[in-house]
Amino acid sequence: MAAKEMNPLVVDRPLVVCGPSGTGKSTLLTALFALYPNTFGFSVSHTTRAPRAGETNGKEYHFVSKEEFMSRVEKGEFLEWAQFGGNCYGTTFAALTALYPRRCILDIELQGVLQLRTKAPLQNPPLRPVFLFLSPPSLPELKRRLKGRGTETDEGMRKRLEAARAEVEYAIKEGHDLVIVNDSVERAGELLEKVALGLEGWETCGDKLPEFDLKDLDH
Ligand SMILES: Nc1ncnc2c1ncn2[C@@H]1O[C@H](COP(=O)(O)OP(=O)(O)OP(=O)(O)O)[C@@H](O)[C@H]1O
Repeated sequence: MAAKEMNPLVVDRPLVVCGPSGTGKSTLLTALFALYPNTFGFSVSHTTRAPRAGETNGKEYHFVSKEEFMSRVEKGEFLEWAQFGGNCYGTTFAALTALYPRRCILDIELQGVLQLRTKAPLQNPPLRPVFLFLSPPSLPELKRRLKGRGTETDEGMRKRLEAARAEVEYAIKEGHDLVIVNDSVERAGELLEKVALGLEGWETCGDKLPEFDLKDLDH
């Protein structure tokens, strides 16, 4: 496939890719980044956890103390942050701006999406993210993919399916700017390419959200 040009009107609009674990976000984004190596970027997050062997400050993460992290939180620097396993993780607005002229792609969970929705319009100038829901074709298929990946313990599966329920409920009730159903990697990948580059018609090229029966997520 020939590489296409990014629409300059969307470069400063972060593309927020959300959707349940196992939908195929990493699969599709890895393929997109391979096709367009210098066009997109993931922002570097801040964390209070200690660097692991081989990690470099400013590359995988900005490693900061708990004091510094909380002082940045108080100054309103984070577009989203959360605590996992005793450590804090978050994305600053500055980390997004630093990517320019690459378009920022954010792969974040529902809590982050909610924070970003509230905070983005209050920035000066206002930030205008595009919220994209990457949807599984069905919930039984989502379960199959998670199981098939073979990375989860029983407890991990339970947690992911619980989080998936919240993601899907939000998509049904509140909705996102766009939906892409990851049925085939090729078809979904082409749609993602169109949205990510902001090609003509990107705003209306999305799929309809499939009908879901949330009982299918019971473990
Ligand atoms: N269109 C597809 N058809 C069939 N299988 C797929 C498709 N897309 C992805 N998969 C498979 O589904 C599994 C989950 O995909 P992936 O790891 O990309 O999900 P993810 O949304 O990034 O999950 P997480 O949020 O947990 O990182 C993988 O084993 C992947 O190979």
